[in-house]
Amino acid sequence: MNKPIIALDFSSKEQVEEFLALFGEPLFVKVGMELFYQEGPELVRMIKSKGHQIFLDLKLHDIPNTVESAMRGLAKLGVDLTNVHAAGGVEMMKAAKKGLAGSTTQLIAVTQLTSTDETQMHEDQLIYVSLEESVLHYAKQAKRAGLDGVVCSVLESSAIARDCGEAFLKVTPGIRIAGAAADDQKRVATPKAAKEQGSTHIVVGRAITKAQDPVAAYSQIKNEWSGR
Ligand SMILES: O=C(O)c1cc(=O)[nH]c(=O)n1[C@@H]1O[C@H](COP(=O)(O)O)[C@@H](O)[C@H]1O
Repeated sequence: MNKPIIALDFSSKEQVEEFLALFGEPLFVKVGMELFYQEGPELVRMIKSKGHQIFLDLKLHDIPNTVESAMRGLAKLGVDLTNVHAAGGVEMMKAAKKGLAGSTTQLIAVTQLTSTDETQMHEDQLIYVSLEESVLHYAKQAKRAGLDGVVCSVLESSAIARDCGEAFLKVTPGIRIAGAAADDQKRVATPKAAKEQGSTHIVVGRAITKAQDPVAAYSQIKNEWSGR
């Protein structure tokens, strides 16, 4: 069972160092736009030097040439996982994979953000199939492009496993302890549901980083996710 991926949604290196110091073990952490735009590649190198696994979440979405070149640069960081937006299309996803060639970095595609519900998708994107159909379409496109998996919600995990295979990564944010506030997330689930629905990874931010005791929260979520 993969470790829960902790979203380091902080804006400074100092905050990250303070947070990581609470944990006396190697973690799987996510560096997203907020942190990367403030602290850049150097912070990724620092976290990697501490022995943590890294998901570099920059959701690349641009023309194929730009995405390939950007991924070629990011490949040098030696992160474990990184992502693009599936909405960029198959050609862009193939270019991203090409940019990562020779690296051990796994590549996944964001399907529909977990902050999107079906009504918003219809209104904002003029996509008139069901949200699940849209997510499944993007997942199949990502598989066709040779990617390792997708970012989706727990609600779509089992359908993606059915259509794209158990080994296809299903990295699911929108994780909340039962009864906790969803905040801006629209498609949420507990760690237990994620396990039951076949997610391969869970991504957890505020449930841990905003907890009174982040280490205790991480331990509770890790136990629930691993079925202990
Ligand atoms: O790619 C992501 O990590 C991502 C995709 C998605 O659809 N939804 C989503 O919430 N995320 C990220 O997952 C984390 C979720 O944060 P919390 O809602 O605080 O657990 C944030 O860092 C988001 O940027």
